Amino acid sequence: MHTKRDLRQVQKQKLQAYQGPDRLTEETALRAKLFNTAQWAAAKTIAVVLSTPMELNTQPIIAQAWANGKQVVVPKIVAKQMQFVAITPQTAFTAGALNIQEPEENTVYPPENIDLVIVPGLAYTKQGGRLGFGAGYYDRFLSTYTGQTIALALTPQLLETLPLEPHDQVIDQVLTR
Ligand SMILES: Nc1nc2c(c(=O)[nH]1)N(C=O)[C@@H](CNc1ccc(C(=O)N[C@@H](CCC(=O)O)C(=O)O)cc1)CN2
Ligand SMILES: Nc1ncnc2c1ncn2[C@@H]1O[C@H](COP(=O)(O)OP(=O)(O)OP(=O)(O)O)[C@@H](O)[C@H]1O
Repeated sequence: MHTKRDLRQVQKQKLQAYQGPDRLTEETALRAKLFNTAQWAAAKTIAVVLSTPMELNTQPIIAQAWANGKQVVVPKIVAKQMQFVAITPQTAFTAGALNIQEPEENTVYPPENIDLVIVPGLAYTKQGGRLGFGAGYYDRFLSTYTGQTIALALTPQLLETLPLEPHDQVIDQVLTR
């Protein structure tokens, strides 16, 4: 009955334990795959999280986006809703829930102007199944989002199957090693 909750715990532990040179090599390879996708090349605005230590490091993705002249937007939780806010190298941040950095700025970036969402998660299947952190923020956001979605799956995040519910949103492309 608690399948999803139990799986989240297992996945968190696996991700936290996955450390060292293999992980760093894999992260670099996954980011390189992202930069080689047609969706990345075409995107003028990308949405990406400010990663926590257990997650794939997204700072190099943000740096590459800026170097390519792309707009970067990141999530901010306001009144239990996730919105995206544009960031620049000058943006000021403060820690929000789970110690995730959030821009102080509140101006909502229009979702219809986001070309590509890089979707965070604890586990994925190659078919685009996804298990998130359990708050439903991305499933709710993606239920009305019409642009492209991509996830970067580290080896411990890739599963053969996942318990999926009707509200779970399928990711267009899951990049794997
Ligand atoms: N780096 C990063 N940023 C992200 C996400 C993410 O997965 N990774 N998110 C992806 O969604 C959103 C934030 N997700 C959140 C998910 C849970 C809680 C939270 O407060 N959880 C509580 C209890 C939740 C509950 O079970 O009711 C906790 O863990 O203590 C906060 C933010 C937006 N930013
Ligand atoms: N489109 C939606 N509309 C209403 N509620 C939703 C929707 N999507 C998800 N939820 C609710 O959010 C909660 C968390 O969903 P779920 O267990 O799928 O989280 P998750 O896979 O970790 O998702 P996320 O990463 O998006 O937070 C559930 O209670 C679910 O009912």
